[in-house]
Amino acid sequence: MVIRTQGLSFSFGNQQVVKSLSLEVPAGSIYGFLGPNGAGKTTTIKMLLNLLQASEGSIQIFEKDLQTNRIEILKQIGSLIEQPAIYQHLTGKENLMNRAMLLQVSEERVNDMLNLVQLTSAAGKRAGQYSLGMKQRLGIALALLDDPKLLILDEPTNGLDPNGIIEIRELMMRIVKEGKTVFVSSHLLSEVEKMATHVGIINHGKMMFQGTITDLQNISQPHIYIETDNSVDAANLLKRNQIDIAEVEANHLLVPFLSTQQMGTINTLLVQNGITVYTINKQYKDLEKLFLDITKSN
Ligand SMILES: Nc1ncnc2c1ncn2[C@@H]1O[C@H](COP(=O)(O)OP(=O)(O)OP(=O)(O)O)[C@@H](O)[C@H]1O
Repeated sequence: MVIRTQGLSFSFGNQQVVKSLSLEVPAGSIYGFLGPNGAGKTTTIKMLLNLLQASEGSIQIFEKDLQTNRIEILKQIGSLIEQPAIYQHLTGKENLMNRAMLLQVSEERVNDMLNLVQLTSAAGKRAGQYSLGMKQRLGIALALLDDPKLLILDEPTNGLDPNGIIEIRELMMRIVKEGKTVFVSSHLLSEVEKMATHVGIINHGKMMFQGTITDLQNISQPHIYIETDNSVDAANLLKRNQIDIAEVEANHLLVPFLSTQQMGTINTLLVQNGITVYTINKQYKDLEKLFLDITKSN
């Protein structure tokens, strides 16, 4: 395991915000650390980066105790929490060169990182003029300069537009292909499901679920949401074709999602039988519904 915590707890005054958390983050994973706002994600991340001292419990990173191997461990972690520390009046490349000099990293590495985060063509532009997504990617490039084995990102897609979100997601996948481990927090289930290999879900500081993305999908299947001119006829038609129906309402029906192919088959089937399809899409459960599923399955 790249990260393993046992009984990790933290209190602000008498408010316990992290409760006996046991994280297990395997090497080479994209670990999605999921929880609603205020669940304790940032506090946990700060403990992993030794910015806060745990009230109780232990943290092992790279199979070593964080408290007794602090410097050695932290040297191999790149992180981005809250806003990236960027000089707005310097260009993207100058920001990286500045840090590269401190770390004694070559210009070649700077160029490679610009390439990895797809900022090569904007390298000469002032960082102050970058979009939020570009700033986040520059922040990630800064975190990667020293070639860390583990990258910890706190809500890197917060506030980004859909395009920016996709760029960050694709970037994480490229980073993992380079043999690194990525620990990334989010409050959006749909976001985590698209990129993570492993998931830990917390609520009120407590671990609700931890496992692979497949384990999670087994508990919480997404649905296909279908709006047609006649829900009842549509549902009957699908049932006659051995397709399960999860819910029928006057204006829509829900079918458990199996695959994108199945979605296409359903669409064709409905249209060919004279039913007008207004909407058909994959719908993820929100965190609240997922918590209910998890509680039921426990
Ligand atoms: N410095 C602080 N002093 C007192 N309470 C704090 C402090 N920082 C955070 N908290 C409280 O601790 C709890 C957990 O906060 P934390 O920031 O870890 O949650 P989070 O899951 O990261 O949420 P968000 O996504 O909103 O940042 C919240 O109830 C928050 O109000």
